Amino acid sequence: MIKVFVAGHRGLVGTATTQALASSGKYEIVTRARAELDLSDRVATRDFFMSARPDFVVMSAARVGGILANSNFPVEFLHENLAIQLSVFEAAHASGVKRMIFLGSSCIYPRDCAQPIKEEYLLTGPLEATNRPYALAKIAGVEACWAFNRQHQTAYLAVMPTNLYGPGDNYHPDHSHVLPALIRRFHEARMSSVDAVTVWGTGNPRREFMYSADMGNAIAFLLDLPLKQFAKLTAPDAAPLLNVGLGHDITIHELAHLVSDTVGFKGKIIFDDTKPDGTPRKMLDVRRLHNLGWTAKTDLRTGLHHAYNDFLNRYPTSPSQSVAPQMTSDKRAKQDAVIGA
Ligand SMILES: NC(=O)C1=CN([C@@H]2O[C@H](COP(=O)(O)OP(=O)(O)OC[C@H]3O[C@@H](n4cnc5c(N)ncnc54)[C@H](OP(=O)(O)O)[C@@H]3O)[C@@H](O)[C@H]2O)C=CC1
Ligand SMILES: C[C@H]1O[C@H](OP(=O)(O)OP(=O)(O)OC[C@H]2O[C@@H](n3cnc4c(=O)[nH]c(N)nc43)[C@H](O)[C@@H]2O)[C@@H](O)[C@@H](O)C1=O
Repeated sequence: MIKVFVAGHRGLVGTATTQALASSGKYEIVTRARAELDLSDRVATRDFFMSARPDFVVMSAARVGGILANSNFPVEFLHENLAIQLSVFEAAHASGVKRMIFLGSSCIYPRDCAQPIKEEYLLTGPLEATNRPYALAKIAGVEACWAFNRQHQTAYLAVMPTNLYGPGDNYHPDHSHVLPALIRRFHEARMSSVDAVTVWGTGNPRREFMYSADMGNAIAFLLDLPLKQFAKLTAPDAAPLLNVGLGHDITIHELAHLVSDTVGFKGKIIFDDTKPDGTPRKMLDVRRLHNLGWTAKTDLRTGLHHAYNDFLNRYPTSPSQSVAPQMTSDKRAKQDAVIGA
């Protein structure tokens, strides 16, 4: 059995990745919750790696949030992500990890990038201001993969996922990403018979939304590639960068209507253009991934139904009960406390 450490296994991506890896039957999966191992602690992280000796690592532990969380907590988004990355890369190298998949984000690309965004567009223009600290930490992660591959002949691959959603998402009203935020807002409006829902920004930005199980399957597919193919992706001559997405996007306006339909909300949708739009568009060019033989399977309408069912299963639906942090997992409650929710 191959021993794989999934860092951040309780998160959106970590949960889906653990499920995908477990279903293949090839892996012994090692996990540590943040409460057991704070990956920003370099000594503790090194000790863990030296004793657990994983063959592979999926690096899906990070400080993550939507546009407002990124804007309000730039220090945490920069520092925590840099600190976790420093510890994990050093420890992975010291303990002889054979393959690592580091999760970046499509927001690493320039704000006004040509579309669809090819991997080689990295660092060709200024970043979007609302998430620049997070994007810079992620760019440092890409550079770390490349530097270790060049200097120490490691096989560290940086994948750049598009916007993700799915079971176990963060439904915080202010700090989550748009899709779970809208599921919650439209649901609460329907349950309390409110006749209008406000959506942030102009509704014009375009986003590409991928279901988390597809992301987990993409990671499992990549880890499972034959040695030669994985080595080619992490060869020192080019940045070891791979986009993971669908290659098509929709406007926030269209998303709002889709969520409203899914939830069964019948009222009006209002766009609040005093709130930031963020990047106008960030649709990934996924030809490199398709050429490797992997394509996402879940269309948005289907994924949205699964996500909404997950939301209903996790959270009380009575209008008298608010969908608030006390109903979230320990992790979310802790996260909410940290970010001042
Ligand atoms: N969600 C999205 O739309 C996108 C996500 N990504 C990237 O994918 C990766 C995973 O994101 P996602 O699953 O959504 O994030 P989540 O917030 O759902 O999960 C993050 C996980 O990281 C763990 N974690 C955070 N800080 C630490 C720490 N100091 N020590 C140990 N563990 C820690 C948390 O552990 P615990 O639960 O134990 O507290 C949590 O399980 C991230 O790198 C993110 O940047 C990229 C593009 C889009
Ligand atoms: C994955 C990605 O996620 C973030 O970037 P983002 O794509 O801008 O993410 P978002 O999901 O927060 O917003 C998308 C769009 O949707 C609009 N919007 C409307 N109404 C709500 C709303 O209620 N909540 C939120 N969050 N957004 C809303 C919002 O104004 C924006 O135009 C970064 O963390 C980035 O670093 C990153 O990696």
